[in-house]
This record gives sequence, C-alpha cells and structure tokens, in this order.
Amino acid sequence: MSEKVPSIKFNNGYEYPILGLGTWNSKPGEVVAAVKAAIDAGYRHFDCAFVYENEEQVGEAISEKIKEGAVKRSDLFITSKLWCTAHKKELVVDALKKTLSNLKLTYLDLYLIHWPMGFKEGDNLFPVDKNGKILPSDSYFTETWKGMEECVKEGLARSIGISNFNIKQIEDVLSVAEIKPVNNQVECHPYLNQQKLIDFCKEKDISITAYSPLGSPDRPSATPNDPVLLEDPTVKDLAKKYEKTPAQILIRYQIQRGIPVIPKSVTKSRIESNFKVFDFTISDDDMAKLNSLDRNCRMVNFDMCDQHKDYPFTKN
Ligand SMILES: NC(=O)C1=CN([C@@H]2O[C@H](COP(=O)(O)OP(=O)(O)OC[C@H]3O[C@@H](n4cnc5c(N)ncnc54)[C@H](OP(=O)(O)O)[C@@H]3O)[C@@H](O)[C@H]2O)C=CC1
Ligand SMILES: CC(=O)C(C)=O
Repeated sequence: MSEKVPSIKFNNGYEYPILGLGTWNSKPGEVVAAVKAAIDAGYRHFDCAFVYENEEQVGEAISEKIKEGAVKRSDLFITSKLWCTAHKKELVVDALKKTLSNLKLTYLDLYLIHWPMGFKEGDNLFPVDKNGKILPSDSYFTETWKGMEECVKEGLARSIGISNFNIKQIEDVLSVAEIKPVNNQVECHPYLNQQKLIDFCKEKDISITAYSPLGSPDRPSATPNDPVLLEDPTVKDLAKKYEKTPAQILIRYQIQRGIPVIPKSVTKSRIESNFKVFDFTISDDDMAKLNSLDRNCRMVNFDMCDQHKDYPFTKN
C-alpha cells in the first residue's frame, strides 16, 4: 500500500494533495484505465475540466473504484473547471451541476474558472469569427465569481478558485470576493517558473497549482521547433545524478517549491513512476540550476483568444 501524499492547506482550511493526475488530452477510451491505475498507484487527486470532454469516463473510473471498495469519496480530491461559454452569473451553477452529473459526484472539492475570458454563450465550446478568433461574451469574470460563490453556498463545491488569471485579474476578483479564491492553476515548469505570480499569490494567501509541469509534449499546438523540456540537458543531467527520470525531476522540483502539481499520463508505467517522487531530495544548488532555466516560455498560449479583452498573457 502506497503512502498518503502530503497536502497543503487552503485559506479555507481544506487540505489539497500536492500531487494529482491531469486529464487533458486523455482520450475517453484511455482515461478510465488511467484513472483506475492512478488510484491503484496511490493518487487521490484528479484534475478535470468540462472542456476536456472526458468527465463522464473519469467519473466512471472513480465510481467503479469506490464500488469495489478501493477508495471512499472522502479519500479523493476532485477538481473541475467552468468553461468559458458559461461565464454569465446565471449559468454557473447549472454548468457545475452538469459537471457533477458527468463525474457522478454530489460535490466537487475544487471548482475553478478555467480562463478569465468569457466566450459567446451556447453549445459551441469554441465560437469563432471568420478569422478563427474567439467571439467574446459581454460578461466579465467578477460577475462569474459571484456565480462561483453560489456554488459553495449551495454545497456543490467545497472550494472555488481561478485558472490562468494574471495579477491584475486576481486583484479584480479579490475586490468583489465574499469567498476568496483558494487557488490559481497556471502553467508552471522550469522554462516558466512563475516566481513573481507565486509570490503575489502567497501574499494574498492563494495557492498555485502547476499545470503542464512536464512541458505538455502532447499539446495540439506543439511545433517541431518548440523546446522540449523533458529533453533539456540540465534536466537530463539531474535525472542521471539522482537516478530518476526527467519527469520525476520536474515533478519533484514543484513539490520542493511547495507547489501542487498535476502531471498527465495515460501510460500505466508513467503514472506509477511519476508518483515515486517522495523518496529523494533535490539539493539547493540543483534547485537553483532548475530555476535558472526560466525563459518565459509558455506552451499553452490559447492563441485564438489573444484579441479578447480579458486575455491574460502579455504577448512576446
Ligand atoms: N487550467 C488549464 O488551463 C490547464 C490545465 N492543465 C491540466 O494540467 C495537466 C497536465 O498538463 P499537460 O498539459 O497535460 O502536460 P504535462 O506537462 O503533464 O505532460 C503530459 C505529457 O507528458 C507525457 N508524459 C507523462 N509522464 C511522462 C514520463 N514519465 N515520461 C515521459 N513523458 C511523460 C504524457 O504522455 P502519455 O499520456 O502518453 O503517457 C503526455 O504526453 C493537464 O492534463 C490538465 O489536467 C493543462 C493545461 C492547461
Ligand atoms: C488544456 C486546457 O485546460 C486548456 C487549453 O484550456
């Protein structure tokens, strides 16, 4: 039996396991086995989203594992995210109810606003104009936040947070928040170490989750000229030195920074090895080497939104 994963504590007192399994790009036909293998390996934290279009299969795996007695619902920490087409306040609770029905759960541990940009409402998840650019909603995310607070008040989500929000946008949320966000989920790895955003969030008692911690090699927007984090010479040298894989170095890097991390895999052996990161320590000098790789290199740009008034990233 594997050991319990360490947790951090949110500003509302709930515990958040520091390592979880990502599920973006996990095909419906693969994700059931992946989630089951992860539970068997000891994972208790799963990162989902309505837009990944695989919540039903994640839910199927979780229900089967609960039914067979491997875990209880209370052992698990399940996150999902509100998609951009449901940013109007009156749409938020119903969007969460749909996600809960997909996942076959009665509550989420954490519900996040997936992106600060609202999209034109409707069934099309990516409504675009003739140039392929996103059609905006006339909502603003402070209104969406009020809908998120309703989710907590109705007992449908224990904690609420944000994802892909920049500092100014976080300040805007805080200016209206009756319930504070507990977490901002952002891209984070040695090529984009996010130290400034992490420091700001720490000051506000908001935790960070590191997405794409391995550099998201299977992202649909990858091009052959992009840098490949898992093949970085420093990362590979450290893997050799510590007798670990490059992925284990990248996951351990976040854990030692106190940053929860959610690597994705649908491969049983990788799901298992990515979890074996609690039996070694990267030295301070080697952590500094990893920090020095920072180069403002973002893998998940969501370019189709770069004209949106609430696009969070500065363009290089
Ligand atoms: N809030 C947001 O906007 C976003 C959230 N996320 C969340 O973060 C999660 C993780 O990020 P993601 O972008 O998926 O990318 P990751 O950085 O986790 O990389 C996933 C890729 O790495 C491969 N991989 C996994 N383990 C290993 C290993 N040990 N050795 C070599 N390759 C490995 C996987 O392959 P394989 O599966 O074939 O094993 C997959 O191709 C997402 O799945 C999602 O849950 C991600 C992006 C945006
Ligand atoms: C992967 C993901 O969460 C995106 C692109 O929103």
